[in-house]
Amino acid sequence: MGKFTYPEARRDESVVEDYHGTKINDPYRWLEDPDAEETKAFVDAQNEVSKPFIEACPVREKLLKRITEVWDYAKYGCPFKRGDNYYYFHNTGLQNQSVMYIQDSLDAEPRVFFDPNKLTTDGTISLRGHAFSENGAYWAYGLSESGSDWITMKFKKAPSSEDMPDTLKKVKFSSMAWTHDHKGIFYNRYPDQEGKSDGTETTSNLHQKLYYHRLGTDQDQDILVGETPDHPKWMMGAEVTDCGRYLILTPREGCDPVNRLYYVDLEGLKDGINGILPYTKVVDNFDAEYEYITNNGTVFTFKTNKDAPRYKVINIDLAKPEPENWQTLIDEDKSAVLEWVGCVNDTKLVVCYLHDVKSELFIYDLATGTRETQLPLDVGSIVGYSGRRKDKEIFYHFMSFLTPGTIYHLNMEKTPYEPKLFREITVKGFDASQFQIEQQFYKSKDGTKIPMFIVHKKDLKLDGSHPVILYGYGGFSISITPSFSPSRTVFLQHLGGVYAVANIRGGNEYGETWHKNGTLGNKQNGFDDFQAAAEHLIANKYTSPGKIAINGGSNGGLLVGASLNQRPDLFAAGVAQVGVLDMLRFHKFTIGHAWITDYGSSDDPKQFQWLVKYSPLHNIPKDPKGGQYPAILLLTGDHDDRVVPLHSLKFIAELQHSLGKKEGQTNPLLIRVDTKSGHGAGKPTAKVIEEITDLYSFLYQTIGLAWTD
Ligand SMILES: O=C([C@@H]1CCCN1C(=O)CCCN1C(=O)NC(c2ccccc2)(c2ccccc2)C1=O)N1CCCC1
Repeated sequence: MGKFTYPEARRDESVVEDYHGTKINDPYRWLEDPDAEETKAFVDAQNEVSKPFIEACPVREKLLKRITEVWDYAKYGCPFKRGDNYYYFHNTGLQNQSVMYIQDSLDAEPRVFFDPNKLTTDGTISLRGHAFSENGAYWAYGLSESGSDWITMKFKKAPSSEDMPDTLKKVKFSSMAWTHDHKGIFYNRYPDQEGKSDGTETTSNLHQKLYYHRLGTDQDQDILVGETPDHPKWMMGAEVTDCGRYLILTPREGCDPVNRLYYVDLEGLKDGINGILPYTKVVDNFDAEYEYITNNGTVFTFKTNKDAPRYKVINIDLAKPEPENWQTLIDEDKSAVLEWVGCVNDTKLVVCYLHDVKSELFIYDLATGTRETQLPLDVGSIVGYSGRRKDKEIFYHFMSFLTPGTIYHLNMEKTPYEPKLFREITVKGFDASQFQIEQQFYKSKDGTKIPMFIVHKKDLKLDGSHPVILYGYGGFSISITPSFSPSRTVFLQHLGGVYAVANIRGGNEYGETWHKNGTLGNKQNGFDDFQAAAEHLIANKYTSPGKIAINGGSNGGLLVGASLNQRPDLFAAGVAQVGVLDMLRFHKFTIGHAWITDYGSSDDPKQFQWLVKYSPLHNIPKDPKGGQYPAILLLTGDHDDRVVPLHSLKFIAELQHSLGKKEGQTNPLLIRVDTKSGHGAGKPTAKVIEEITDLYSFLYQTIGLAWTD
């Protein structure tokens, strides 16, 4: 690998921050202004280094062609009934955005209801959130531009799909809850702010408010129905109950699975919805999470983690809401995590558990909480579901590492329950029988047993010769469950790769305890788990230090940055996508303050001590063990307003400054900043394929991959 000449980036040594007595330099603070000419020049200069390297990959065209081929398969979502019609999302294969179809019946001719591809030539406007009115006559939907979290809410008539003039701006992280008179919708909006709000700004998102929009009126006539001026970080979830009588309000102040629980009796509003709503508080603390499932009159059913880190189902009667009157309907299962619950056919509950990172699906009786039956499932995940209380059928979407997707249809009126195969999603030329999945358990540094999935070609010789991509996330109660990725099959089939997913602490794989043990002062546990996964793969002869790459996005990008810093001897390369990399300042930008629940904040002296010890930007090793820093590629986008690009810009600048000129540093230290691109949600297929092709092109040259047809 030739040495690289990295762009010179001004270091402003005058920027020094005093954190509770500890002085920390921040010489690339100027990169925090995305609009500064100097920042734009830095980005262009960096792309001019990374693009040629990535394009120098001798098989990049082959990769692009093959990834495009395997990507080109028909994808479907679960059908869902609204009004008298069925709707479903479908992508013929390479469409930039999935299209929403409508059918008069399940076997009637589908017709397009909404095609976001029609809105742009490059597919960079995506659908983000939608909700039909109770009678199915109106459809509210959110449009995101260039992957930003900001959405513009629009409305259509259904089933005609005729556009309506109503347009709601400054909407973000919003509920979409219709009143059952179909006259209007509750939604969340941020106050107007100085400067842009197109997703390239870094302004903090505070003082989110709850509004009610009446169809046919202008947004400036919307009714402010809920605000929390004393709690600028709070975000107010809103949901109208199945019966239409109550509005359930669930304030949250971050990303922890905890919320307060308020409600409004909409039938008790003598003047209707005309101002701040008079809500009743049922739970007024952030001790636990309460997710509405359904209600019979004042008896409400919730999924909760109150005294149940693996979650359970309880009933709260609003007529006697004191905790001593709460009833447990489905008790916590010590061997599995209760993931979600849906009420269907008026009296049944569909309950999805995660058992050692595999989905299990059961039918329960709402009245008694008894388990009636388990629906047969292969080893894998439930990635989609549709079915409301008033529906008499459900659809559920199964997926696994080697199963592109299977949608089942179950008529709830017929017992014994017999799920029918509704749709089998297939990938031409993909033969699952050539590969195998193993779930292995290995011990982390502190002895904790960690699950890991390993996928590879059958009959793999365990001789330490295989390239590995080790993927992880480890935060925010997000479980990484088996899923199908067409591009991964290219790595397995044509690059002789082994793909591993480590279910490290911080996720929800084993409930809230697992989450907590990977956050705040325990965050290092997740990094230890991840590094132990690599050591397990090496010890068991799947691979060797020179052939193992790590990959993660968002909180997983932090995982990659911290792991490369801590164990440069263990990894040959790392790709950190839209990573959180400046742990001392993350909470100052856009929605970063919401992550304090997992990370803590440098504003707090104790929490600062946690953060400064692993913050990627602040822990780049001067003399990396193993002789040099692994090859690293940072990926981000100019409209990422979830994790703003400044994290990646500052980290690559510091890396190149600290290590880029060292004799022994022959591994590349690169960043690729995409345009019209955000945190990931809604990214057009063309951009997804380009990004994955670049990722593999980078790895091809840095962990010595070889192409076999
Ligand atoms: O993107 C992220 C993290 C991970 C999950 C969502 N997230 C977010 O940053 C989501 C930001 C907005 N948001 C909250 O702050 N609370 C959520 C929420 C979302 C998921 C889980 C728990 C709460 C909310 C608010 C009101 C009503 C309902 C939900 C929400 O959407 N990160 C980027 C890097 C570090 C974390």
